[in-house]
Amino acid sequence: MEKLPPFTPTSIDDIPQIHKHGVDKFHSHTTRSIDYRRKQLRALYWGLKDEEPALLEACKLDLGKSAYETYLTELGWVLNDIIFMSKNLARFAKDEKAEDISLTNSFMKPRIKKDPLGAVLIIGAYNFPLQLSLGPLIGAIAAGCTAVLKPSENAPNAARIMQHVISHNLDPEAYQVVQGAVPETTALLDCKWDKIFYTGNASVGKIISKKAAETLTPVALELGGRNPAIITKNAEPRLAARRLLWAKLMNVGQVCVSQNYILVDKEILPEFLRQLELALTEFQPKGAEGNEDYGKIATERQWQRLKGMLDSTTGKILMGGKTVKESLFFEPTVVQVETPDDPLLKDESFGPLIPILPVDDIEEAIRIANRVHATPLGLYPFGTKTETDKILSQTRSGGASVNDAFFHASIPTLAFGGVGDSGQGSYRGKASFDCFTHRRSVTTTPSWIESMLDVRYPPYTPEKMKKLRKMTDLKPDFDRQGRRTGRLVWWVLGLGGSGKASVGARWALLVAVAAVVVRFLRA
Ligand SMILES: NC(=O)c1ccc[n+]([C@@H]2O[C@H](COP(=O)([O-])OP(=O)(O)OC[C@H]3O[C@@H](n4cnc5c(N)ncnc54)[C@H](O)[C@@H]3O)[C@@H](O)[C@H]2O)c1
Ligand SMILES: CC1=C(/C=C/C(C)=C/C=C/C(C)=C/C=C/C=C(C)/C=C/C=C(C)/C=C/C=C(\C)C=O)C(C)(C)CCC1
Repeated sequence: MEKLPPFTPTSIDDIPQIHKHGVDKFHSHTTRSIDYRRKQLRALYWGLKDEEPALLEACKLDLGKSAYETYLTELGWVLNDIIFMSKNLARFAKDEKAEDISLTNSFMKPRIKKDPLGAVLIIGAYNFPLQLSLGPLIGAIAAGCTAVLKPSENAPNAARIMQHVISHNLDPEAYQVVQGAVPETTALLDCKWDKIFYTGNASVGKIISKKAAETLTPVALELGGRNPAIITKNAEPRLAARRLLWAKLMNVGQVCVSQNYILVDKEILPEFLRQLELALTEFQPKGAEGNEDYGKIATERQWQRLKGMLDSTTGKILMGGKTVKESLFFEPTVVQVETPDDPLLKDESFGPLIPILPVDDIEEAIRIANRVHATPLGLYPFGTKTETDKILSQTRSGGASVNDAFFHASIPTLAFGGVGDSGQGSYRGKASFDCFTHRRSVTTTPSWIESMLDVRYPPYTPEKMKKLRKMTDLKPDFDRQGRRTGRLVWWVLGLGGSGKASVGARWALLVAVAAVVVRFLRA
């Protein structure tokens, strides 16, 4: 890895020129060709493959991530994403026939063209430095955009290897990397982009949003959340304990979708805590410290923040609690808290803190979850179907996994994003293509239709108005009281059936029976 260049911030003076390159390249129209996009995606695949050992080592250095976890959640994930995108690109990019078009308008062949948005800026976060930077980049390339990637400076080794891969394998005019922190990102935000894709905390999300609003630039914001897990009295305690613990051991809990706190029905609390302890010894038989699979907190600043949270809780530490500043070690720490106002619930820990708040029942859990954060990124209800359905129907969140911790976010082709203040816009799978694509509505008016379109031209006459109404007015299927009307007619025409399949089958049967009867009568 020594042979690869070190992390070097980009000169701020160069940033306007880098931006211009991207814009000019987009206007050369080269990136629009499907063949070009596919070639870039495939080149990225092989570039990443070639640097697999360096990328695994980089994540180990930056986050103490085991090669297993880096492959599972980052490198293998991104490689598969490229293959998926390359295979499906032509299908995603194809014009779509417009839906819900009346017969009259169908002569104008309304369709949806998939246009690239243009030159885009992607700002990555440190916790999954490969996936959160390259995932959106794959979407941008697939959509036909040019892109500048600004990886997180808090995972500098991953950032420099990605820069090496991109600059040596992709079209350097179209895909560029800017390295740096706040000053470099601020200079990037001073340029006019066609979309900004940002992953990170909500405070910076607001800075990005405000800056983008000045030039009406669209943004995708992938932010954080205080995600609740809710365990009802009928949940399976062993399953819940193992699955939720997994979500806090991965990347040392530095996962945007991991649960921030757990609300547990008092009836099941003792057994849940017993299972949590059991799971902890099963997953880490020799403890967390010195465990090769358990990483570290990325930076001293983040470690201090987490330590501050732990020190400020009024709850009782039930498991863990050990921290070592020198190695940025933070033990998985279970804390039983007494109130939803505890700092461990009020703030996003983004680390291996596992606060547990006992609740009386499902209603109290829902009330607290909605109060702590009304629109988190994820929500994890454990219980019977009736219970989990009730929780889902009375809460909101970007995504949810029933009877699991962030399973929804570990499916690479499932659209992923927040809601409300946990984010806007989504990506992954086809959604990554759509995220950087403008769905351009296009019609083509044939010359022969001119005489029929005369109603649109002045002078406007009563005759034209009559014709216009005849051509365009829809008939209401509701009366002044808001009740459905005309149901009897449709019931008769549909032979008592509802839905295309059922009505079709009934008419087919009727015609067949009629044919047999006619034959019989003729014989
Ligand atoms: N929804 C998601 O997909 C997702 C994924 C990862 C992290 N997150 C959230 O992100 C947070 C943790 O990440 P972080 O923000 O600490 O990561 P970070 O420190 O890596 O910062 C993210 C990016 O913002 C840039 N940045 C920082 N300050 C800036 C400023 N003042 N102006 C412009 N850019 C600036 C950084 O350079 C970096 O590229 C958590 O809240 C987590 O939940 C969300
Ligand atoms: C194959 C058979 C079956 C099914 C097997 C199944 C369902 C296996 C599932 C394996 C799992 C759950 C693997 C877990 C993977 C986790 C991943 C990829 C996590 C990713 C995390 C990410 C991307 C985090 C993102 C974080 C973000 C965005 C913010 O910080 C059977 C059993 C059904 C039948 C036999 C065959």
